[in-house]
Amino acid sequence: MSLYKKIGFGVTAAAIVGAAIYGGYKVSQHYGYFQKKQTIKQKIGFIGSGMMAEAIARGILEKELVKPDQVMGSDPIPERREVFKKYGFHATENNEEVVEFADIIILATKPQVAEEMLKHLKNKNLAEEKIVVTIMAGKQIGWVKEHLGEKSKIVRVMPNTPLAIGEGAAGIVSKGCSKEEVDLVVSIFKSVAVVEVFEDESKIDIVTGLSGSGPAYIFRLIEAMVEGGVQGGLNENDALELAIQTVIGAGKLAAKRRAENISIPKLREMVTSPHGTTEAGLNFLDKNHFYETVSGAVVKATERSIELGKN
Ligand SMILES: NC(=O)C1=CN([C@@H]2O[C@H](COP(=O)(O)OP(=O)(O)OC[C@H]3O[C@@H](n4cnc5c(N)ncnc54)[C@H](O)[C@@H]3O)[C@@H](O)[C@H]2O)C=CC1
Ligand SMILES: O=C(O)[C@@H]1CCC=N1
Repeated sequence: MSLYKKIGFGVTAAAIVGAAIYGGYKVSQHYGYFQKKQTIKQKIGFIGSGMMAEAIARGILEKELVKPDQVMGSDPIPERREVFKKYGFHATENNEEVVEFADIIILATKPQVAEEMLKHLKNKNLAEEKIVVTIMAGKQIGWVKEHLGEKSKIVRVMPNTPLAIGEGAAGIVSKGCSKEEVDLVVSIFKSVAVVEVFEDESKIDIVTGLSGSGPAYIFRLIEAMVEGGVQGGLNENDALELAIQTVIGAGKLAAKRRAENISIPKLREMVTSPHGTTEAGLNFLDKNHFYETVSGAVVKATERSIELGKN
């Protein structure tokens, strides 16, 4: 190939890529072809602008699914409204303003204040075409419908905070929505999370105990690994850096190898040399019931979700 052709081809390819990116297309990192960047036209409103609302709003903003002015959050706490404003979102004290503004209303207060919050929403501009997404732990769709009316369209989602960086995990069930409406909500969460859709609502309590609360178990694990490293003589910063990367690396390896049908126990075995260091560590974990402790934590959190639904 002549030098001219090489340069010419390079320039043309660069121009196409540039134009595609400018036009809203991006090169898929995974597959190397052009993908249309997903956007939605609907407005999203959060009732309660706390940690999880921020994680969702930030996640979908960073994925460019929405523009900042498509999002509004309400909260009685001025600092929380300031946080929302910092991203360019609308922020208000008034829940009714969110209901009026949004096509999709995300109920993101604590379950303990849900009754009070819903009492005030009842019959307040909640037009039938609006979709209500509840992320409140434990609170069932039927219970939300008792407050908002039988005709209300409710989707129950259990997300987790890594949604904020597009690495979330979420479970979804719905009642009273068309397929298009459910697909819309699923696509919003799929832009920032792995999503499992269920028929049986009781599965959401288990999702809550596993992936909803799960990031906190992993953070506790990191804390404990750092403590072990510091006890051995590492400085805290180095121990933290190594512990975090170990969790990231192990998680990514598990995901990649799963796609190749290599099981998690097999990956564990691949680290564990006979009579080596890992075996010594794992024996200590087993002797101290690590496996039962972690699976038990998922069960306890699931039970708490069920309990929150009863109050
Ligand atoms: N934090 C998490 O990792 C996850 C939380 N969830 C669910 O998300 C919901 C929110 O949890 P967080 O964000 O952690 O709590 P949070 O306490 O950070 O946020 C709740 C916000 O609601 C506001 N609020 C209280 N009463 C209100 C009212 N009447 N109207 C409007 N706003 C009101 C509070 O001021 C607070 O800022 C909970 O129901 C929780 O079960 C679900 C999955 C994960
Ligand atoms: O701790 C909680 O109740 C919420 C639900 C899942 C994660 N955080």
